[in-house]
Amino acid sequence: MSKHSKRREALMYHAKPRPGKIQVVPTKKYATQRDLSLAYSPGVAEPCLEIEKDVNNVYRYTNKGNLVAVISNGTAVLGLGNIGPEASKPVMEGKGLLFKIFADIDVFDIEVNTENIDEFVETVKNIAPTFGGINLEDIKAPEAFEIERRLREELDIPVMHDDQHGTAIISAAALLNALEIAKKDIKKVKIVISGAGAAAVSCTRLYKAFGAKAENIVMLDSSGVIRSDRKELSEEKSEFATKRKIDTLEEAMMDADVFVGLSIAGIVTPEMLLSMAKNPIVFAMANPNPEIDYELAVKTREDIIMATGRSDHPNQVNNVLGFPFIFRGALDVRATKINEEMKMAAVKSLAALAKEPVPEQVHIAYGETRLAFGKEYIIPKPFDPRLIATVPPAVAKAAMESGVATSKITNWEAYQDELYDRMGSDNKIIRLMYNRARMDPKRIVFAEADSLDVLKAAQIVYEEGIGIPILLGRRKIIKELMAELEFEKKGIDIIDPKSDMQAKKLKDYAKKHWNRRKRSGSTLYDSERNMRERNYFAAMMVSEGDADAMISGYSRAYPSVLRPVLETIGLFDGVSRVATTNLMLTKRGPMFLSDTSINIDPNSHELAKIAQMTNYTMKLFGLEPVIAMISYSNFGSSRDPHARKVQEAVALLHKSNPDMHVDGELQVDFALNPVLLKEKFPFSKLAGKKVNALIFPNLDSANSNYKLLKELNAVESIGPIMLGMKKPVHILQLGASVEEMVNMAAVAVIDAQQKEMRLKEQAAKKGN
Ligand SMILES: NC(=O)C1=CN([C@@H]2O[C@H](COP(=O)(O)OP(=O)(O)OC[C@H]3O[C@@H](n4cnc5c(N)ncnc54)[C@H](OP(=O)(O)O)[C@@H]3O)[C@@H](O)[C@H]2O)C=CC1
Ligand SMILES: CC(=O)C(=O)O
Ligand SMILES: [Mg+2]
Repeated sequence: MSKHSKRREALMYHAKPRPGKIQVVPTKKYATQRDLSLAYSPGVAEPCLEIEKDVNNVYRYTNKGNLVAVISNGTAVLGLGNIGPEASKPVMEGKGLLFKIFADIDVFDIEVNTENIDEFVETVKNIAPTFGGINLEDIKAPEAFEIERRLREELDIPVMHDDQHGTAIISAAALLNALEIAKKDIKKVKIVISGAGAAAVSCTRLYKAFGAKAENIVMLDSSGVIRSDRKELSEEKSEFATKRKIDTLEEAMMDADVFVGLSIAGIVTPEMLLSMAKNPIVFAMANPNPEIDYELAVKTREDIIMATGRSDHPNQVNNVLGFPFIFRGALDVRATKINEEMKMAAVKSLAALAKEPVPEQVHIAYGETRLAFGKEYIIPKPFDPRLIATVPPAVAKAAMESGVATSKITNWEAYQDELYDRMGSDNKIIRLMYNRARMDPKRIVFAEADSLDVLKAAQIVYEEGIGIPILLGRRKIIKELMAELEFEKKGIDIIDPKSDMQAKKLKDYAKKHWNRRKRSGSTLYDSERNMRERNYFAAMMVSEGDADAMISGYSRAYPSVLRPVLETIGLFDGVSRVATTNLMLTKRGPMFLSDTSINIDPNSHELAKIAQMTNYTMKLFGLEPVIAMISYSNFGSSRDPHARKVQEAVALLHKSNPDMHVDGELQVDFALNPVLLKEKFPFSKLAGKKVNALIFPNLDSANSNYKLLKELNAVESIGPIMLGMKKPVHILQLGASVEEMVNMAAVAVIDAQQKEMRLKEQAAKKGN
């Protein structure tokens, strides 16, 4: 993507559909007069009076305990400098978004229009009763030091200047691990710190706490090396002044083991890197652009251990790994401070986590195959789902042991479960899907590419690297729409089955199609006529290997697409019927519903098969399937044939797939309530488990339920995902949205990857 379109995309992202990145959402019912009389006057007076009696009740009756203020005056916004309070707001909203998605902490971002220390401190103190914690952000040094010190002293809630301590914690964890890999001793290494501001000073203090020696450190600010003979040094800069007679970064870098950049972009040259000691460690952390570009640095020195603050390279050393989890731990024990013990605990838990085997989910999320502790993986990735269950408990424990916690956690296992439960998983699933698709993008034929929305979806698929679209439809219209969308055609094929250009292909496909169908009453003429229809042609492309997957159905009724596809491509070996599943992205996590589109009244064998195929597909998403076979009856409570059918399907599954987590027949409420299920049916294979798939007894119930969820709860749905086809073909619901089509394309690519892998495995087995 060009710089221009990246800029445009970033601006559009912030502007549409509603400006900004966060909003306030009520957490209580508000539908009726009765609700409102509780939410507001007169009911609201009751908690007010309880809090008046005992101020600690504010944690019981309000959101204070989960609300953090992200506060800035815009004087040191990323590495962009003093750009003012309004211009800092996108960053503060961004921090709010990160707090929410990584640690389920709510944030009000507050931009304060003053550079005066007293005014700033007074403002924060005056609004502090609202919040459970204060995250100071992007306030320049030296003011940031005094502001934080005073607020820490004067408030009884945790206050942390993120650029100081968040950065210090993350970079210390990364440094300890990088030193271990480079086999260097923190007590001996020569360290250059570029920058002497809020982040640099705090980071260097923490490195010293871990053993770095003052005499081995050289710090630089915008005037050069901070020497002890320099005049008018601030208190903080004096703390790191060197006695060495050097003035420039070039001189400082000679034979240095470690470079830490917390200053501005582009000040480190390849020559400087070349002058460093063996196995140099370089953390170029200025944002958005580092002190030296990642690619240039690794090209310059093979033995380098390189990190930046950015997410688009290995080793992102950025405080995003810290602040959500540190505040989570602090809030959960109602800590009055974030002290040294809590910071040390966070460093150690982060450093240790990087040495653990990396879960498959993280590989998928980052499009990696084998992340392992080493030069390119010195610190966990921000989307690592283990962070939430690792760092907050370490921080909370340290707060309790160091005496700053005002409430206690006793059951750590239950606390970990609670932390995992806090994390919604809808975005995660989509991210996992896109990344898995990107690992090996496949050619997808979009059979209705002359519709604007389909083409928009194809464009996103192409630009996101999810797949390589093949655009099928009327060439002239496709070209006009592409121009309108600024969809640049680079290596993308446009196929118009009715054009002269495709005449030879059409004849060839028709012949092959007829050869397969000639004993089913079809004539060559029928096949030729069929091939002029887009769904036949597209399906033949997939069947003949001219495309890897197909997406259609946007503008036609489901059966009219299903027929050509079944006729042309056929079923997977051992499958007698196709079925579909819908992935619903619900608040309680991903939920698969089957069969939502095809089998009207499946018998017990067919139901069992649908469950098996759903089980298989769920694994493609990196999920552990836990499947409930749904009925109006629970475990034999009805002898009616409808319930009996489901009971028989369960019996078949228990016999054929004893390892599958599947049981029933069950009513939906029991299936979705693990506590109730365990209490009433402790013998069930699902007791205590979180069900993530429901197999319905017939199409009436499955189809109605998925549509009901989608329409009434505005739950996002991916699907219907086809189960049981020989090749990846996915049929959209009539009028599907662009987003739904992109998601289906990602599913189609993953499906193609898996089918290819299966074929390779089968071929290898035959070869042996
Ligand atoms: N990756 C991460 O997680 C984080 C990265 N950062 C990045 O660190 C940088 C500094 O942030 P922060 O400490 O909050 O800001 P401050 O404004 O507090 O500090 C900036 C420092 O950079 C120094 N500086 C400016 N130009 C140069 C130069 N040419 N050579 C050496 N030093 C220079 C300034 O010198 P002087 O004192 O003379 O003005 C000052 O000491 C930003 O780029 C920010 O994005 C910050 C926090 C987290
Ligand atoms: C990451 C961050 O907080 C900064 O660059 O300021
Ligand atoms: Mg910052």
